[in-house]
Amino acid sequence: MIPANAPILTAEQMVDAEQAVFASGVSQDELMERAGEAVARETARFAMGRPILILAGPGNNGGDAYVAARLLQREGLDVSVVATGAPKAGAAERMQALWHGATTSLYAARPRPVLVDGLFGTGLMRPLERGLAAVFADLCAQAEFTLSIDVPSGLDSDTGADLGAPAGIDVTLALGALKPGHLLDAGLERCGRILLADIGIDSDTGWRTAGRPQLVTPHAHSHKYSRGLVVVIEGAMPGAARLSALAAMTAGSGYVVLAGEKPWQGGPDALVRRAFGTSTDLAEFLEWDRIDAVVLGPGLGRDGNADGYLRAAFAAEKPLILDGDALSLLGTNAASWLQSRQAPTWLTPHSGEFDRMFGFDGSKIERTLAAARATGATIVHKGADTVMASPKGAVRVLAGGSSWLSTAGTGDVLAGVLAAQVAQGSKGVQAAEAAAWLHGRAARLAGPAFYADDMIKHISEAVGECL
Ligand SMILES: NC(=O)C1=CN([C@@H]2O[C@H](COP(=O)(O)OP(=O)(O)OC[C@H]3O[C@@H](n4cnc5c(N)ncnc54)[C@H](OP(=O)(O)O)[C@@H]3O)[C@@H](O)[C@H]2O)[C@@H](O)CC1
Ligand SMILES: Nc1ncnc2c1ncn2[C@@H]1O[C@H](COP(=O)(O)OP(=O)(O)O)[C@@H](O)[C@H]1O
Ligand SMILES: [K+]
Repeated sequence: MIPANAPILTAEQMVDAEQAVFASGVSQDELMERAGEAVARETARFAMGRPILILAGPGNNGGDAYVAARLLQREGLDVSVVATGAPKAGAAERMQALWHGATTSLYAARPRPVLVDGLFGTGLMRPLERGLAAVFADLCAQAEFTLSIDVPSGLDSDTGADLGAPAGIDVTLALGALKPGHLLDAGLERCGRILLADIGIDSDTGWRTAGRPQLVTPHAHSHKYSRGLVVVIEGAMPGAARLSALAAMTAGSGYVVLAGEKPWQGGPDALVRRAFGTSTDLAEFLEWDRIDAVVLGPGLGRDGNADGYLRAAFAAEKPLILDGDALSLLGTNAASWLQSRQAPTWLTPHSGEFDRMFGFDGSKIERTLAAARATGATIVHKGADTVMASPKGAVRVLAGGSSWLSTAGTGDVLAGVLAAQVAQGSKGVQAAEAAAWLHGRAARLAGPAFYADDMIKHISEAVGECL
């Protein structure tokens, strides 16, 4: 479980936030005391009287651990500390000096039912040393409950890369803000349930986890054209475009058109079909001023007329959602194609498509932001850790969703839900966040082992939860 609407800060941003707190008159010891209090509170809640083993590393994560040890012992709990080295000068050293209970070395440590991991937090710079990782993993495996302070030790807090973190951590108590590593890559499987402790730092950087959108019921004088008109362009594999079109309908669009050379005639009669002969015909149709959003790419194919359709969609200067094969056609030229566009664009690549289009380094958040800046588009970088970024630097992350989404066609559904949000007037990363949330919720409502068509009927139920 991951908190919704929670701020996300990198290690560097945490240091800046910490400096701002110090500048406001709060001491280093006071901030560490607040962090340790939060750790003690949550640990006591889960320990329910069981003996506790606290691992204290050499940095400030270890300092938090010493504070928690002192406070838990004061509450009458049976606490033992494992010190993995001398704490660094400053608050961590002072907190160690205030701990007067049992302390052992790592290799002499005996497992206890409750384990608190205060080895390393945002300061982890390299993989855990092999012996340390083995003992930590063993203590964790033998504990009945493990809580990690701030970040599981052995997880890169900026990227989620696995630097030796054990499996089996039950709760991670994030201090002040979530870290990218909680949400990305290996972090998704290492943190257990994530809780967020408020320690009084200002954490507003414009990066946060996705939350439930606030949607609106059509107003009294709404009509089909005022509720968003979506055009989905059909290509070589028409099923994909159908999924997008049906998803746009159940996500609240007033009017959805499936446009193709021979548009599919089955399915709901409310879906409007529009036949066109050539890409010039398509370009003319897309000039229609009632169109609010165009989806191109699901099942488009890359041969034949696909390139002409892409050019027609660009020429129309309507809000455009590009997915699947349209992204492959853009390839490494996405930035030059997109920079001249006036109307807004959303690109929805999965990681394979993203890597083929862009060559950026860094965490998934940094790479997605770089792609948004390079193209001027809002990027929805899909996956179990879906990262959405705008050119202006806003970031939303939707992680920990239903892994049953890993089935063909669910991306086409997302493109349709996104088009419905865009057509109804939602902008940039806000539209992406709403679409990703509705999509994730519909998947949950569809339960296990669904296929993409199944989740479409649950989208309107998800919409209903946002009114
Ligand atoms: N900022 C805030 O707002 C607040 C921060 N707080 C807390 O501080 C934490 C960050 O503390 P931190 O910066 O001291 O880093 P931390 O993770 O304890 O470890 C660094 C130490 O480990 C060492 N080291 C690194 N990698 C290693 C390895 N693989 N194997 C072995 N050693 C390794 C490294 O030394 P080095 O060997 O690199 O010289 C250094 O001594 C943060 O997560 C939160 O818990 C709260 O108290 C309050 C608010
Ligand atoms: N393991 C997973 N956990 C959560 N969501 C996932 C997982 N795998 C895929 N998804 C989501 O499912 C959708 C898959 O999209 P995509 O890869 O484009 O598939 P397709 O092209 O078949 O439609 C995306 O929204 C993605 O975020
Ligand atoms: K930790």
